Amino acid sequence: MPKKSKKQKKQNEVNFTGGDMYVQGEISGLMRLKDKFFNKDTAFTIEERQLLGIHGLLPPVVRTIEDQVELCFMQFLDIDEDLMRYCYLIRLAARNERLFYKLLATHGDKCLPYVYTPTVALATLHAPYVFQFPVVLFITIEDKGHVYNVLKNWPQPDVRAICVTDGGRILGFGDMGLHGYPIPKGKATLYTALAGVRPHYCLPICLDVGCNNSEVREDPLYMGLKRKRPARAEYDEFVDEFMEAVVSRYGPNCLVHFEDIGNTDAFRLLTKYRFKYTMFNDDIQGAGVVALAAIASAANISNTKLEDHRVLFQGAGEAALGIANILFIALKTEGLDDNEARSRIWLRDSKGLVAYNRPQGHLSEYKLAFARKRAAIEKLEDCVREFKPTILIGVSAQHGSFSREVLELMALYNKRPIIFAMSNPPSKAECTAEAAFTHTRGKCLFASGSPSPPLVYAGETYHITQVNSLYGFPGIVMGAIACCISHLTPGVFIVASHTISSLCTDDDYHQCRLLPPLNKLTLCAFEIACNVVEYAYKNNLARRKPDPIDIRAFVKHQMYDLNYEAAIKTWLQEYEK
Ligand SMILES: O=C([O-])CC(=O)C(=O)O
Ligand SMILES: [Mg+2]
Repeated sequence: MPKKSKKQKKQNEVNFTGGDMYVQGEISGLMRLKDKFFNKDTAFTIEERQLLGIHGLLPPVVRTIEDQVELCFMQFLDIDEDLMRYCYLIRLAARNERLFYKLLATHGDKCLPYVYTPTVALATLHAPYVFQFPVVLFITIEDKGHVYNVLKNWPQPDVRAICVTDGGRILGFGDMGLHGYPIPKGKATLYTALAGVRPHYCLPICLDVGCNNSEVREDPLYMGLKRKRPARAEYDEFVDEFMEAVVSRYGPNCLVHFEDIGNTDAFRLLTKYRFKYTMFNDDIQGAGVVALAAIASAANISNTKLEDHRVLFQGAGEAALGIANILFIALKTEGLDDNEARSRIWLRDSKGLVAYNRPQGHLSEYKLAFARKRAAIEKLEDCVREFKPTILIGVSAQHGSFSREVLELMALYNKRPIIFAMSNPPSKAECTAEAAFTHTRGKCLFASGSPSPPLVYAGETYHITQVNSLYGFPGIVMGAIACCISHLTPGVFIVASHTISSLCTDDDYHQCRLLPPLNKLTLCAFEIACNVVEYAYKNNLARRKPDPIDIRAFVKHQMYDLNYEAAIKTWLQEYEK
């Protein structure tokens, strides 16, 4: 925003505040109608319309934001196709941002699955079709050398949280290249919808470094660079330049959330950056936070301790290792030594049990940490027979890999087998809720990665827990940016995980819910944010000084205001700077 002299500012002011009217500043009426940040649609009062010169451009009706929300909700419900519901919502967000977030705040249970999992998966499959300007910043490998200049083109100057993907491993689909861009958009929307992060602080970014999936890349409608991914050295140089440009443009407190990056790149970047920048990887650390909370609940329901459990992972990628690592820390906190803690964790990847001496040879250092000193076992069924896990976690994107035999074995060895089929979208899930309940004869404590309706089995209704990082990352991001955290240490993720499980009630346990119900997601985000802030100040990780006296008020004060009038107030604060 250009700086104005005091005198100029005075001249430009049309300051008329009477009743609920709030018309101030030099922004023209038409500009307010066209700008998602200021637009109130039919909520502009007649007086405002006259003062702003937009009288006649709207029908004479004046609605409250609550009435507008209900109207939008009716329109939304009238749409039959999932992808069209997604399009409706992103168009509303582009036209009237506050109304969009108010709709999500009012009807989150119905609307969130259409801006996030599972519908966001459809959006990536139809990326050219749903593309809308400007929702995501695209930085390509051809911008190498001037990444900072591209970053500068983003219209909002005060970015505090970036969600970035390179499209390398989009959900369970693998490499989608630039067509993965709806993912960071969806995640950033949840920062605001669930945790109240102000939308102009959020920047979703897609790094386009090419795509190794020829089917995606050669599609005539493909929107990204038609090239393969570069060699590691060039990729790393590009991402290093990106991180440096973020710090130059937005300062060291700007949080970078990595999302759906290819497996080896994700681990390498996390190891390299975690103590250098304010960053985290949601597929690794975020998945760990939420899965650990659900495991803690399952242990509670079955009257056991964490150390009584044996966990077998189907899949040894980002989520598996993220969960295994946080579980390892939690087990050690319960008093187990390294070997005892590791002995409770088995991983199975596409080649079989992760074991030192298996013939397929090389294991990444991240898998090696959990490799077993024993003979290789190939089939999942045989791993279950051998290890007799109490918990089976599916993070492999191998649809149907929790076969009838696997599920029956789990029921044979356990009074309450704990089964998480976490892969997304549902077409990639290891099993359905119905299969899990049927083949364990209703004994299982089950969770999926996407939202599922309640299941009726043998006359009983069961709520299906959604073990998805949406319980964790919005609050972590809010807490981190509220106190300007320097680094996200393992303790931050443990605090977030404990916060989630502490919000489960006896009633939830009674209904076999392993996480709080979805209508408590905003509460969850707020409590996580407060606890992360508290932890950061206690552990000398917070850069914002002085320490707040009242942490809850401190966080609340920084949250997005869903009232229209707040748009003008925020604008004036910026203007006065
Ligand atoms: O987006 C989701 O629902 C969970 C997630 O991060 C993934 O599957 O990569
Ligand atoms: Mg992800």
